[in-house]
Amino acid sequence: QTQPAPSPTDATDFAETTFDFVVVGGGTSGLVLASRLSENPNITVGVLEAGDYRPGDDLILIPASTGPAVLGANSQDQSNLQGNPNYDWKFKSVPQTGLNGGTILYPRGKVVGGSSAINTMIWQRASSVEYDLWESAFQNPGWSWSSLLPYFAKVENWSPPPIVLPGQEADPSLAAVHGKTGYVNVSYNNFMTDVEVPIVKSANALGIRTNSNPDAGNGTGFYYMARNVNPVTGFRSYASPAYFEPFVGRPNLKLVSEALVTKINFANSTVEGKGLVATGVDFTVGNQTFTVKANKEVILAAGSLKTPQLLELSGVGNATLLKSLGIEPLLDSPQIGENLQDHPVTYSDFQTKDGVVTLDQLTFNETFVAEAKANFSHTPAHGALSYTDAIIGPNTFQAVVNASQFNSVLALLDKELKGRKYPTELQQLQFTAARELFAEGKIAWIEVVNVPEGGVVSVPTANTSYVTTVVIQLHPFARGSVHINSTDPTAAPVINPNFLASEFDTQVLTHGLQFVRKMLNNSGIVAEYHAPDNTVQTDAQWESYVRGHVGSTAHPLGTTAMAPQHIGGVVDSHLKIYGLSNVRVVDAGIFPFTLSAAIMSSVYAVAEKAADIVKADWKI
Ligand SMILES: Cc1cc2nc3c(=O)[nH]c(=O)nc-3n(C[C@H](O)[C@H](O)[C@H](O)COP(=O)(O)OP(=O)(O)OC[C@H]3O[C@@H](n4cnc5c(N)ncnc54)[C@H](O)[C@@H]3O)c2cc1C
Repeated sequence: QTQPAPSPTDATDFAETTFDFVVVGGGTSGLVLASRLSENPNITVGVLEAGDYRPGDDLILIPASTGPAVLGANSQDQSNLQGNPNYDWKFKSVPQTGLNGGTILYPRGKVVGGSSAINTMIWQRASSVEYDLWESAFQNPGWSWSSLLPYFAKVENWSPPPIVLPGQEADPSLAAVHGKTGYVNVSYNNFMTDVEVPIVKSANALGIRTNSNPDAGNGTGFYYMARNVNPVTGFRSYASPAYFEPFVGRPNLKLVSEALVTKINFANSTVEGKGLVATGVDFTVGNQTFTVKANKEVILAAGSLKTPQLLELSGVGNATLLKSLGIEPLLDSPQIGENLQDHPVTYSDFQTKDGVVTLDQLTFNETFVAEAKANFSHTPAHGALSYTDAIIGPNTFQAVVNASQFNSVLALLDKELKGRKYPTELQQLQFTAARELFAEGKIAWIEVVNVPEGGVVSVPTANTSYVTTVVIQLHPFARGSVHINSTDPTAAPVINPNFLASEFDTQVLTHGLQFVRKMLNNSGIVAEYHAPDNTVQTDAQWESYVRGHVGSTAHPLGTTAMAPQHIGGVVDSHLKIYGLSNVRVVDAGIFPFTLSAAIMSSVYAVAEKAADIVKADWKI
């Protein structure tokens, strides 16, 4: 591991500058805004990031170091990235009623690059109809699939897949929807273990197609997963090397790392009707407190769990909550921190037959390790150390259950919806749209991800190989919240995703896991069911297993949703917070509705579009 470089900018110098734009959070979305706005040399941009600046850090860069925190392991093992307090905020949910009181781990990147520095590198788009809902159902002019597509491409420097999966055709339309000149390297694994091909063949035999182009608007089926990895070096390509490191020399762009923003400062505008104007922010570095001024705007990119916290600490949020904590409400905006949506995940693992080679070999086979190291230092890098999850199967629910199972789960959903009271019209519109998408099988609802190693769900036996299979519920009907319960800016926010509060969500995950056993059983690679073991057979046993084995895929969003204010939105279609004239949110919090995909590439695309909106609004 290389030594971290010092902070790029000294905090005292930073605080003495008045910037045009102050960006809170140097993560995935924040660095996109910072680099794009500072393209204009006459515009000054200051970024404040709570985490460390770690260019050239092997733990971030080498894909195999990522580790399993997202799947529920609460690792203190500092040889892994996820769960490591030097890189991860390590939040936890409150106890979840649907999980028998269990809590969920919430890893979040705390480093320059944010969550893009610690995530699992799945580079995925949802189906076009979902982005179209942002414009049609949720009434945000200019936000549709076709308006976002150029921004998905703008982010990418894409290379085509070097291997072909069973059922995959060389599809020229795949290249047509990807970008070649963007800052994030997007590539595909050039190495497979022994499990991927048998699993895809088994899925195909069960009637699930291989999708040769999941990125053009229909993301269903099994497919060869893109990932944000440089195909030459084998290193993670994330927001810092993509959107910050190439531009550190710009005199109009400054970033302070290890700087926690504690408050947005406001003044009342002298212009009638303009309301509150943000003048800048307070931040701390170590024990020292600083104030920095913003001429034009404060741009919030602290992530969907931290942006609501900062707003509430600054007096913007639900006035009743703020008063109860002794914070003077400057703006009553009760939907801030509400509408939290996330993808719950459950998981099982299987011991493989003798001779099936998986990444477990990295833990017990010295020859395999030596070969993996040699392959990784090769140009182009390849092999086990550059591996990220290579195949993924986002499927409609209809594809994984029979007709009678489908009808009974749909009936359960209708019963739940009948008794449901909606806190906002936005939520009612979401649920109406989701019910239709589910019933008509228009989008993926259950995603299967195969991880070719054990040790995630259960304790592995020495010198043994496993496949861990993860099942993700892509459009849960649970809605949660994130709020403060303390005025201390260093305290963690109170996170409640309400996982499995809905019986429908529970049934979807349970059927998904049952399908996975069938699929693995048919693959010819499994020696024995490990977790759950063979004693889990009845529906009741499966449901009980699921309630004890749920985590978060770490895709929280929606907590500052983009929608008209009268239906429950927090920001408008220019991403400005209603009631504040110059504060925008650009992080995953603005997504009004969850997506049937991992969300990072959408976060980047939204941030690229946001940068163009800001530039157009200021004519810069
Ligand atoms: C463990 C994990 C695995 C994931 N796997 C995938 C995946 O495989 N594929 C995928 O598509 N998505 C994945 N995601 C989700 C994806 O990475 C995030 O949704 C996305 O990166 C969020 O971007 P953001 O800009 O909203 O927030 P972030 O990238 O998290 O940026 C927020 C930044 O703000 C900083 N910050 C917060 N509060 C303050 C403050 N008060 N002052 C200063 N700085 C502050 C944080 O330290 C952080 O750097 C994963 C996420 C995690 C955590």
